[in-house]
Amino acid sequence: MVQINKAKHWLDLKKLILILATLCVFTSLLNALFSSYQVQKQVMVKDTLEANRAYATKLADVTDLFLQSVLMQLKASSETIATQLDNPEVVNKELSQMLTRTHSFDSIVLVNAKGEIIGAQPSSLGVIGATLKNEVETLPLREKAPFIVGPFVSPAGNLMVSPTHPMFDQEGIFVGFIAAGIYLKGDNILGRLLANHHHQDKTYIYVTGPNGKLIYHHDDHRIGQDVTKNEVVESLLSKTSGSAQIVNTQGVAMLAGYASVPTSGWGVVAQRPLEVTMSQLANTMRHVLKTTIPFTVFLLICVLGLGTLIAKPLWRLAKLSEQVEDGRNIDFPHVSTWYYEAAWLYQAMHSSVKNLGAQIQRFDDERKQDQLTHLFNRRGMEKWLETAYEQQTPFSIIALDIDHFKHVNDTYGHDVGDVVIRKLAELMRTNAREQDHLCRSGGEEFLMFLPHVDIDKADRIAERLRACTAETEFGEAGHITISLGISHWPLCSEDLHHALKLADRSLYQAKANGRNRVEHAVLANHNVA
Ligand SMILES: Nc1nc2c(ncn2[C@@H]2O[C@H](COP(=O)(O)OP(=O)(O)OP(=O)(O)O)[C@@H](O)[C@H]2O)c(=O)[nH]1
Repeated sequence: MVQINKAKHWLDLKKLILILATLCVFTSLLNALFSSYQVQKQVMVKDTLEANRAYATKLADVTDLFLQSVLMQLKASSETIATQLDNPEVVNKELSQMLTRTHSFDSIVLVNAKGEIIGAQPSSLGVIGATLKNEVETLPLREKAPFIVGPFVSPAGNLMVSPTHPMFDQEGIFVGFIAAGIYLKGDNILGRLLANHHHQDKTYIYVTGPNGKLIYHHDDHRIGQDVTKNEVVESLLSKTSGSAQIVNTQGVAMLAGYASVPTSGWGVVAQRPLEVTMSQLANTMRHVLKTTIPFTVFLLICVLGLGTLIAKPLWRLAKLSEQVEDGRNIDFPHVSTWYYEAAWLYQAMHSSVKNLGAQIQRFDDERKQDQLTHLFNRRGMEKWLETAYEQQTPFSIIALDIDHFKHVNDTYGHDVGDVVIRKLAELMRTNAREQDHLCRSGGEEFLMFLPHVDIDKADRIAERLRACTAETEFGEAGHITISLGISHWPLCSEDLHHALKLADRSLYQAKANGRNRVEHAVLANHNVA
């Protein structure tokens, strides 16, 4: 029989179901969370990029309109004062009115065709009489067209950008230009304009000039800084708009939307740290997890319940087969099998165990049986005596032995002797009742146990058997005789073995008294029925 090592098989079906169910449920949960995380991440990144692109476009439009309006104002003023440049009073009045009327810029200067500043407001600038020298400042003299200069540091020492408009006299000759100054540091018109469009969620904006330098940034210290290495600024320099996930010059991952300002060639960037979007996503995922947990627990309970339901019949069958393996007595109980495979297993086990039981019974019977006569052997006799003793069943004992059987064997041979033994067994059967227990206790010695038969009746039965034997023809051996000894348990002796011995002694007595006769032991106890 195959031995199963329990130590090696520490997993049983119940544990297996528990592990599998937990694995399945948690893998599904993780899978769902992971997929949901990926989808949410894509959606949030895409939405943020789109929102920032729209925001940057809106600010670029606002800035463009603002610059166009400044240029229009400059144009109007330039037409007024182009013919009166030699009249400082008119010039100063016009410049002063422009500055106070519009609030669209921080300073205004008038430059003649030689590059000399001939008028300036506020007068505190102290730049009248100065001549523009550097490349950037002198651009309008060469371009002779509406133009936005900068960023650059003005002769008064201010970092600024400057919308400019050329002036022509009545003959159309270029006579100079008028320039508005928009300061970039400290509180300035550009900052106020852009800050008005407040945006939430840690999104911030910055504006770059046509040369890739910062002209607006919420961190004042960074204004003027070169950010051309930024991927988005590179795109803006080529005047494109759009959105991108980038790493900025500070090494921070950003979701940026960008748009260019056509009038000035500036670029507006609205961006938000990727980390902020991700932390929102983490909050969303925590919420998803919270709402998923009760369902997951419910699912786990359902799967475990169903798993246990499936495992139960198999588990009980396994326990039953363990008992069969142990050789324990099995009263094969009913196992409720609610599905096809378990029902078949139960059926197969049930019939195997039944067959096994019948086989064991057969072997057991054979072990208790004498093969020549099919009477009980000594083992069978002992079993019967045990039961009778346990149940306190009184019985008579007849011990019998073939007379001079050696002679039969010696004369006719052993096989004829066997025939005689078998024939005598048959006679014993025909002279006994069904409940009597007949044994072949040795070679040609026999015992008959007659439950609830008193010694007198046993005497008569023994006598009948003796006479019947003496009259019977035993084939080749002819006629034989038997001697019989009788005792009773517990009437002759309460000791079972002693009662047996008394039957034996009576048999020897019969032999001694001439054979072919019946002798019985003396009753010792008359009170037992
Ligand atoms: N044929 C056959 N003979 C057996 C068997 N068992 C025992 N015997 C023989 O039975 C004979 C018994 O002989 P003994 O014990 O001397 O007794 P007996 O010749 O019957 O003489 P008494 O019992 O004194 O009348 C022996 O010859 C055994 O060989 C058996 O199974 N078959």
